[in-house]
Amino acid sequence: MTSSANSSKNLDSALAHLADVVDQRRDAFKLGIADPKTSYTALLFSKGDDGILKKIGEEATETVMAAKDARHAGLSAQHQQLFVGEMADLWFHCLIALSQFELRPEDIIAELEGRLGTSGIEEKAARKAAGQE
Ligand SMILES: N=c1c2ncn([C@@H]3O[C@H](COP(=O)(O)OP(=O)(O)OP(=O)(O)O)[C@@H](O)[C@H]3O)c2ncn1[C@@H]1O[C@H](COP(=O)(O)O)[C@@H](O)[C@H]1O
Repeated sequence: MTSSANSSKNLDSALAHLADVVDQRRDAFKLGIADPKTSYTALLFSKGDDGILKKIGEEATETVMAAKDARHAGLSAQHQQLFVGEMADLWFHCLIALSQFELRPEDIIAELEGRLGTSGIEEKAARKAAGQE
C-alpha cells in the first residue's frame, strides 16, 4: 500500500481525468450518444438524482463493511485490497454525483484546501458560538 511519503503526486490529475471521462459520458448520455446498455456511467445518469444518490449510500455501506472486515483480519493484504476496491467504488460514485450536480472534484479539493490549518474542534466551536448549530 502507498505511504504518505510517496503518495499524492498523481492524486489531483487522476481524479480530474476520471471526472473528465464522467462529464463526457454525462453529456453524451444527454445527447443520446452514450448507451446505458454498454456504459455503466450512462446507466447511472439514466437513473437520475435518486438512483445516483442511492448508489452512494450502498457503496458507503459496502466500504464500512470492508473496513470492518479488514480490521478483523489484522489488516491482511487481501482484506486491505478489498477495502481499497470498495473505497474506489465509493469515490467513483461520488464523482458521478458531483457531475450530476454540475460540480467537479476540484470544488471539493478547494474546500478541503480552504480548511487546511483550521482544527475541526475550533471550527465546530466557532459555529456553535455563531448560533449555527
Ligand atoms: N472507475 C470506474 C468504476 N468503478 C466502479 N465501477 C462500476 O461500479 C459498479 C459497482 O457497483 P456494485 O459493486 O454495486 O456492482 P453491481 O452489482 O454491478 O451494481 P448493482 O447491480 O448493485 O447496481 C460496478 O459495475 C463497477 O464496474 C466503475 N465503472 C466505470 N469506471 C470508470 O468510468 C469509465 C467509463 O465507464 P463506462 O461508462 O462503463 O464506459 C471507465 O473507463 C472507468 O474509468
